[in-house]
Amino acid sequence: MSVTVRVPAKVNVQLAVGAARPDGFHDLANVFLAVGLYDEVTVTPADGLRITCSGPDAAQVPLDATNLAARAAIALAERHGIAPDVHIHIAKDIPVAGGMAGGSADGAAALLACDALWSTGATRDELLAICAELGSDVPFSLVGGAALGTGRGERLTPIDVGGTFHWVFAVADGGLSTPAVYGEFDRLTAGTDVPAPEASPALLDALRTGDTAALAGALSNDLQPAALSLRPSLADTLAAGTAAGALAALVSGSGPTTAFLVADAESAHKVAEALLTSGTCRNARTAVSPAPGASLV
Ligand SMILES: C[C@@](CO)(OP(=O)(O)O)[C@H](O)COP(=O)(O)OP(=O)(O)OC[C@H]1O[C@@H](n2ccc(N)nc2=O)[C@H](O)[C@@H]1O
Ligand SMILES: Nc1ncnc2c1ncn2[C@@H]1O[C@H](COP(=O)(O)OP(=O)(O)O)[C@@H](O)[C@H]1O
Repeated sequence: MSVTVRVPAKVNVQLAVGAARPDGFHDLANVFLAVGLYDEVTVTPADGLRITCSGPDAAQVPLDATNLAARAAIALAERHGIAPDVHIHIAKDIPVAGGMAGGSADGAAALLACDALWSTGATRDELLAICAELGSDVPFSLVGGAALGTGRGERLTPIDVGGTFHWVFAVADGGLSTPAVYGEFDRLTAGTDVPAPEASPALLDALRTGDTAALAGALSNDLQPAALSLRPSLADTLAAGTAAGALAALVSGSGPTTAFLVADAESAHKVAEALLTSGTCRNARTAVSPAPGASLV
C-alpha cells in the first residue's frame, strides 16, 4: 500500500521583512500565494527510512536525514511512538533552492502522506504545529491558497482570493541560500531604522477582488535588493520579462527564481518564450494561482 500527496509551490506577493530578532529570525508580513507547480510525494512501507527523488533537478536534492520530507516523517513517527520505516519518493517539479518553497512543500506532503499511511489520527492543528517546527514556510505548504504569514511566517491567516492570476517563473542557474539572503538583507539595512512589517491593504484587496492590474501595482519583496546584490544578473531577467509584456516582475522570496505577473494565459506563453530566448534564465514555466494545499491524490 502506498499514499501519494500532491503539493504546490508558492510565490510571495508581499514579503515585508523586519529587523533581525534575538533568535536570528526576522518578523515578517509574508503574503503567500500557492501556484500550480507541484511536487508529488509517495510513501510506501519499507525496512527503515529511505528517500529517492526523480525529476530534472533531482541531483540537487539531499537524500539523507536533512531532507525536509525525512524530517517530517521522523517528527510524526516520534510523536506517535512509531518507527519511521518508510520509503519516501519525491517526484520533483518545483525548482530547487529557488525561493518557491520546494523543500517545505515536500515536508508538508510527507507529513500528510505518512499521517494517512500510519493512520495516526493527528489533528490538523497537530500537523500544523509539526510543520512550524520543520520550517517557517512549511505550514503554508500544507494549507495552500493564499495566506498572510506573521511571526517568522509560520502563523497563518487565510486570505480569500477572488479570481485566477497568471504567472511566468524564470528559473535561474543554481540556487540562493535563504540564510545568506537574509544575512545580506541585514548587511544592506545595517544602521537604518527597519520598520515593523505590515501587510499592504491594497495588496490584500487586490487578492480578494481578483484584480490582476491592482495586484501588479502592489507586489513587493523586501528581500529583492539582497537577492540582486548576491546575484546581479537577476536584474537582466526582470528586465527581459518586463520588456516582453509582464505587468509586474519580482524576485520570488529569497530567489533566484523571478516571478512575472501577466494578464492571461496567452500573455504567459509570450513572456515565457521571450524569457527563454533572452538567455537570461535556465527555464521559464507558466502557472496559475491560487492552487490548493497539500492533498492526497
Ligand atoms: C524567504 C522565504 C519567504 O517565504 O522563503 P524562500 O523564498 O526561501 O522559499 C522564507 O522566509 C524562508 O522560510 P524557510 O525556508 O522555511 O526558512 P527556515 O527554514 O525557517 O529558516 C532558514 C533560515 O532563514 C532565515 N529566516 C527564515 C525565516 C524568517 N522569518 N527569518 C529568517 O531570518 C534564518 O536565517 C533561518 O535560519
Ligand atoms: N525535499 C527537498 N527538496 C529540495 N530541497 C531540499 C529538500 N529538503 C531539504 N532541502 C534543502 O533545502 C535547500 C532549499 O531548497 P528549497 O526548499 O527548494 O528552496 P527555497 O528555500 O529557496 O524555497 C536545498 O538547497 C536543499 O539543500
